[in-house]
Amino acid sequence: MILKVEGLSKSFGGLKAVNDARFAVAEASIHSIIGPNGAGKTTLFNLITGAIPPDSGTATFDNVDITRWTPDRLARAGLARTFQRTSIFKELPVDENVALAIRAREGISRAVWQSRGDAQMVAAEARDILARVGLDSRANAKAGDLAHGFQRALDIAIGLALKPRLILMDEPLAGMSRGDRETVASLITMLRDTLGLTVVVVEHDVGMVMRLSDRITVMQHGAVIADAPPDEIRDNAAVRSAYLHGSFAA
Ligand SMILES: Nc1ncnc2c1ncn2[C@@H]1O[C@H](COP(=O)(O)OP(=O)(O)OP(=O)(O)O)[C@@H](O)[C@H]1O
Repeated sequence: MILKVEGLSKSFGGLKAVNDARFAVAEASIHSIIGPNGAGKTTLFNLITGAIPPDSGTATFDNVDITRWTPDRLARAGLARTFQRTSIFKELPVDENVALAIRAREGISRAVWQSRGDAQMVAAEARDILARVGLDSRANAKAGDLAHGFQRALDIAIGLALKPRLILMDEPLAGMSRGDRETVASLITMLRDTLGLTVVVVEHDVGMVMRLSDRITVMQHGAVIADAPPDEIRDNAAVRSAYLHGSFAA
């Protein structure tokens, strides 16, 4: 198990936003976290990625206790995160967005990366990464001009520049057209199948989650109410009841 969450809890005032959450994520799998609005999914992500400290419990990545690590330290250890709002620089070309992330990873200062050899190395790696996510033909386009689905692909490319082993994605399909959702879903599958990455996704599109995921953790009122492969989740009475007033349409 590449990621283990054991008893993570976080309260805001009297509200237990995450309450004794436990689950484990298998290496090279797509693992989704779903649940109705306010179930605690984003807070759980924030706890795992060091954005906020837990009250109690632990998270381990590759058997190393990463509880309370900073996001920077986690990224260097191979755990990356993409956000619901893209983190791209819209005024810059697509390839330059990826090049910036590579330079950040390498800690290459401006003086050094201006040397010709380094610039070529970074450009070559950026091209490789863009080819992986299907953006090679758009390398010179202004990032802000890309269609929504391709902007998300660029976000993923920026994540890949950190050479992660695990990527946590916060609602990667939010606000997208059907076509864009398919583009991003294929990309997520490619990350697992071609690159052997582990992908943990928080996502509201339950139909897509059912299709994509190897395993699904369901949260309600801060607690994990089910943790199983999609087929079992579909038939789970507690999950159906949690979604009774929501949009469980799978
Ligand atoms: N910083 C905060 N201060 C106070 N309450 C918070 C804070 N962050 C989250 N909460 C509360 O904790 C609960 C869980 O919120 P969280 O955003 O984690 O749920 P979620 O499952 O991600 O919801 P959604 O699907 O709507 O994004 C909610 O009741 C929310 O209002």
